[in-house]
Parts: sequence; structure tokens; C-alpha cells
Amino acid sequence: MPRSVGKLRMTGTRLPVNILTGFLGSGKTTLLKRLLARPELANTAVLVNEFGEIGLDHLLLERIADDVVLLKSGCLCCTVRGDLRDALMALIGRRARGEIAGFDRIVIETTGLADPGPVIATLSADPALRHQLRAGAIVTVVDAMLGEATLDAHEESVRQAAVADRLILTKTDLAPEDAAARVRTRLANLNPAAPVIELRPDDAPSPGLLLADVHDDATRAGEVRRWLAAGPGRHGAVRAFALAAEQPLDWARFGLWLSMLLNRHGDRILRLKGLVAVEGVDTPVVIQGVQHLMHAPVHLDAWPDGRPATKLVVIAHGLDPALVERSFRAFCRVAPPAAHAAA
Ligand SMILES: Nc1nc2c(ncn2[C@@H]2O[C@H](COP(=O)(O)OP(=O)(O)OP(=O)(O)O)[C@@H](O)[C@H]2O)c(=O)[nH]1
Repeated sequence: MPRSVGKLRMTGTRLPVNILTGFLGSGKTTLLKRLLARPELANTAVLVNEFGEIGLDHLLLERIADDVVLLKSGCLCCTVRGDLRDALMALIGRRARGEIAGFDRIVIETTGLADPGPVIATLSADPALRHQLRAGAIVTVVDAMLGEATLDAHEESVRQAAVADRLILTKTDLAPEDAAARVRTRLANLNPAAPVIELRPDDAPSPGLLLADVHDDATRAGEVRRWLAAGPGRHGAVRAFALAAEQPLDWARFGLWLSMLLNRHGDRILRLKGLVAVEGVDTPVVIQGVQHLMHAPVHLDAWPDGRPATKLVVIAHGLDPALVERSFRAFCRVAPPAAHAAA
């Protein structure tokens, strides 16, 4: 029977769990989408954790992977370790009962602010999880353009780089050569054991990034003890908030509002991303901002959940969400929602 076959299959081999981490906007989801497109990684289940109340990555990933689960709000390393355990157990349970395709690997994409140590600790400290799962390679994404400043300003990003088994350097197409070289040197000093692999926008990443294991459990257990002793990072005054609009937006007005916001408060905005419903356009436009930098908007073929509506997530340091929301509504002429959802 499928039920017992599922169980038998699982007790013999523990499923590998990869952790994909990297600072806000460094390129984790972009890398993951490209990896999941590889046939060697077809049987992969994904857990996405996003900082803040509204996740978007699962909407963007769902189009290529069925088994994408969004963890509740909060950061994996601070508040949702119980959720991580429950989500992993639920995934394993659904697989054993034959409710979902028999994946043979789990990838956890952490928030850009997560310290990966406690995530790994959760995997190895919980007896039920340890029985079913084992730690796979930790892949950390680092942005060549903003990496140096980010490593200077955010301890989380240093920790992410320090624990990596493989470091992926993105945005070398945008970064001046000397900036990329300085990031490489920083990474080599922080974590000499991990290879730094440059990934250009057109490169197909090797599935080996996830598939090739690098650690035995004893080594990993020692590292976990060290990370726990160091204590998890704290995210201070960083807050995530959402902006939403039911009716389509005037693209020019929206663009102007966004430029003004970044001009005025760019220093305090760590990440801004979302799906925008644009007047006269049937499909969603994805916008992506990382600190001062806005990436070119991308059109999706269809609304991931079938319903056109603008949904933006902002992660900021010391910025009043109410102020940003007021300016968004006033400038883009957005009526307040019936049930006020944003914090
Ligand atoms: N030019 C360029 N853009 C990139 C590269 N990698 C990622 N991006 C862009 O950077 C933006 C952020 O990428 P994501 O993959 O969403 O970053 P992330 O780390 O998942 O972001 P969070 O989950 O919010 O922390 C998107 O607009 C990507 O298209 C790269 O190598 N070159």
C-alpha cells in the first residue's frame, strides 16, 4: 500500500535539507527558481520563510514547484523555530501518506535577516526531525554590488557568510570589478573553506550546489554548538510592513512615488518588493528594490493566486509604516482597504 511503502522508504534514508540563505535581496529566490528548473532537482520540496506579515516569494516560486510551503511571519532564527519544526513534520507526514509527490530533498529559503545557526540547530536538536532528516549543504548568496556595505552594516550577513558551505556571488553584472573583488576578499577571509562561485544572470547554476554534501553529522553538530553559544542575532528596529491596493495603479504615479520614497528614505529601506496591478495591464508586474537600487520590473504571465491586486512588502529600519502608507495612498490615489490589514 502506498502508505506503508512511503514509511519504509523514509526510515532507511534520511532526507537532506539544504539551507539557502543570504541578505535581503541578494538573489536567493532567483537562484532557487533556476535550481528548481533543473531536472536533477525536480523532487524538491521548498519551505520559504519571509520576514514580516506577507510573503511573496512563494507566489513567485509556486509557478515552478508544487511543494512550496510558506512559513508564518517572523524570522526563522528568532520566532518561528516551532513553526519550522511543524512545517517540516507536516511535509514529511504528507509525503508518507502519499498526499504529495515523493520529494527526496527539502530546501529552506530563510529570510534575508536570519542567522542560519538556530535553523540548523532546530534540525539537529529535535529527535523526530533528526530521525527523518539530515543537514545538506548551506548555500549563502552574496550580492557583489551591495555586499561590502551589507557586511559592514549587518551582522546577520556576516554570520550567513561565515556558516556557508558554498558562497554564491550574484550581481557581478552590475557591480564595478573592484567592488566585486573586495567582496571576494572579504568572503575569503570570513570563510576560507567555502568556494566563492560567481553566478551571472544567464548562467544555469549547477544542481551540485545543493546535491553535493559536504558535512558529516559530527562536524555539523560541533558547529551547531558553536553557533548556539554565540547566540542568535537580533534585528533591532527592523520592521516589515505591507501596502495593498485592490484597484489598479497608474504606473507613472506609482513610479514617481517610489522614486520619491527611495530618494527620501532609501537609507532606511532594506528591501521593497511586490506585485503591482497596473492600469490597462492584465498581468502582474513584479518590482524589486534592494536598498537604494531598483531592479528592472518584470512581467509575470498570470496572477499567481488568480486575483489582480497590488501587494508590496517593505522591510525598513527606523521608518514609520503609517507614514509610508499615507503617502502611498495619497500619491497613488488608493482608497483605504475595507479591513485594514497592514501593521
Ligand atoms: N542584475 C542582476 N540582478 C539580479 C541578480 N540576482 C538577482 N537579481 C535581482 O535582484 C532582485 C532580488 O532578487 P531575489 O532573488 O528576489 O532576492 P532574495 O534574496 O530572494 O530577496 P529576499 O527574499 O527579499 O531577501 C530581483 O530583481 C532579481 O532579479 C544578478 O546576478 N544580476
